Amino acid sequence: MTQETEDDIQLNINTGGDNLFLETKERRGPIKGNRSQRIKARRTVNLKANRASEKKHLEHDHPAGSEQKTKVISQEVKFAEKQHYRHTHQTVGKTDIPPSTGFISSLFRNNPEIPKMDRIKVDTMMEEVFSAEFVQDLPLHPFMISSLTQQGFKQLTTVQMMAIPHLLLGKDALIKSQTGSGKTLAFSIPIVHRLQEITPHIKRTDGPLAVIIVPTRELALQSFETFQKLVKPFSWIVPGYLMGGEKRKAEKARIRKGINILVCTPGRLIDHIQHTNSLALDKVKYLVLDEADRLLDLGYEKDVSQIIAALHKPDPQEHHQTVLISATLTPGVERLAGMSLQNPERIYASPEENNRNKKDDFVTQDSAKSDFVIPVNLKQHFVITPCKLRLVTLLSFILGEKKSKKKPCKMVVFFSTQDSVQFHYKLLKFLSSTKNSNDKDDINVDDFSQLQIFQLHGQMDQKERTTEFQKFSKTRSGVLLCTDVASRGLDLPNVEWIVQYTTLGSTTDYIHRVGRTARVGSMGNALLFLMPSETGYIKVLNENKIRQKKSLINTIPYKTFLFSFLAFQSFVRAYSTYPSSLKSIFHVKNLHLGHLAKSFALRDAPSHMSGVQLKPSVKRKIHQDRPQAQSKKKRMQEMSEFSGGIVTSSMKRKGKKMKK
Ligand SMILES: Nc1ncnc2c1ncn2[C@@H]1O[C@H](COP(=O)(O)OP(=O)(O)OP(=O)(O)O)[C@@H](O)[C@H]1O
Repeated sequence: MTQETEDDIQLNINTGGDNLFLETKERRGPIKGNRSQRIKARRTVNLKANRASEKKHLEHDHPAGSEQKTKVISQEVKFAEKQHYRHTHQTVGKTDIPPSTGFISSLFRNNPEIPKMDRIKVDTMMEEVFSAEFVQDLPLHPFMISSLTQQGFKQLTTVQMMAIPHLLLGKDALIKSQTGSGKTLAFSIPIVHRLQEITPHIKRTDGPLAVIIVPTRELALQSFETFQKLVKPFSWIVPGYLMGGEKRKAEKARIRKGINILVCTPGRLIDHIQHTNSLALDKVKYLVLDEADRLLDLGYEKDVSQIIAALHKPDPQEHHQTVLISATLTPGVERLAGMSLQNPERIYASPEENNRNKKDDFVTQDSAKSDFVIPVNLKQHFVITPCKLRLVTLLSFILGEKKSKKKPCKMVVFFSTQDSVQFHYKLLKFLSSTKNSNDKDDINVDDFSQLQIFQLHGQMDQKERTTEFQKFSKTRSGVLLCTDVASRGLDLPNVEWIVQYTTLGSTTDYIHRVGRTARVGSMGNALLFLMPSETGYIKVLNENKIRQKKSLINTIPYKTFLFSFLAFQSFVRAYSTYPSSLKSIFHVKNLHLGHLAKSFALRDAPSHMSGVQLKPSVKRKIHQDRPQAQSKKKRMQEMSEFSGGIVTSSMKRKGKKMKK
């Protein structure tokens, strides 16, 4: 990102008069009358010009039209040409341009205005990530403490400090805390500790004693890995996973051998409950519903209810401990809590929420609205891009981040569909594998080389998904393009930027997506792409206590933009100076000014290039940014591109004359 501002947004370069130029009468053109008459006249002119152009195309396609018809059309074409000539002549000013036969595409003429946005004052809710307590203060087995310390977990996060003591007592709990606050360890440490306490030691053949339900396959793998690390000092405890996409037969064999801590996705567990005889759930002591909000969003409510029913024991003495975890509380999560928890302890890591919700004890749609907690170290931005500039803006953002960072940078870009991910993946992969230039100063596809690109979406088979996920987790630098499969619960280390190329709309989704960065107290950034028609979404986020900064992504740096304006202007002038013998080939009338503008990274053709003055501030800026005037001697040395750099006596004489 090149710049950040609260007041301005500029994408590509808008050469509109409002930004750069002083208003002049000349600009208005010769159409006379009051304002409404002038507007009407202009509309008629445009309409006729467009009709004429369309008819001309028709005529081209159907040359067998009547003579009469051809005459009418040719008159209209002439009229359109005349108008176009007038327009071009006025706009390019001093350049003598004959009538154009071109048609100016609305793609380049129409740039939607960025509407003014109503912003609401936002008091964001804060949650301290780390508590003042340490792992060694917990009443855990010494081997577990030393294992945790060795893995780098010394200080407890707030949610761990609050939840672990309750869970060690065997109470049901509803745990809510911000994304990336260490909720997985908050429920897995007590489970492993209590399982290792059982004497005599539990055996594989005891089957599942703990069941962890997670919404996605990647999350199942991630939680399984966490348990694997935790049970290292207690080799007799066996964790395992069951998830969609894996071979059922192999899973059945693993179940038969024995799994004590079973991490699974709901659909696959239901499948095994119904079809695998060796799966006995009667000894289950712990049930965890992780990412409860996501389980519901993905439509697993029925599956989860079936699992709860399958685990239900009629004797209340035998009730297993149930823990429900979520980063957001919704009425749906409350419903699930009501269904599965008995006298739960409500553990909310944010003090403000702790006070409020403990009094209310039930989350309604309205109270859920204000429950969103954003990590303190997350910087949120949004950018408004006209639809046609979305791709170029995305690419220049990725490139800008890659170039501006000396250190490696990891980024996740969210798309709304699998097809979108695949298209952008193929495109970036192509750019990153293409090498065609040795010129270090050029901005070209070389800048994409060495950019590692990854993708993650539901159309990939499980093996590919796992490999890609693990590769991105381990890499130090790269861009992951994905759908929402990666939005919840995934712990992707050191991600610096989360880009939402399309938003899903719900604030919960927004929170989970941006929560893939700024984890456990680290720094992170999020960028939301919006089109001008979507700016109302900012207000929706503001109402949910989410505040972002407007951002500026220039597809080229600001300094270059001033030069691009001048370059456009002189290009048109130069183009009009071809000798008359070549005019049939090189003629200004053949230039599509809108397209030409794009080739200089301008949003529009600077339509008021002559006869107007640049605003003094812009003039000053251009002057400052131009290369410093060279000494005449040096200029003369460099005047000819064939110069050998030797100053001849004639040059010296010329220099002296010039001085005089
Ligand atoms: N006490 C701790 N000290 C340092 N790092 C920790 C601590 N506890 C957990 N972590 C690390 O923090 C990261 C995030 O943890 P985790 O995935 O459990 O967060 P979460 O709250 O479940 O996030 P989400 O809501 O996105 O699922 C993990 O890499 C984990 O290893």
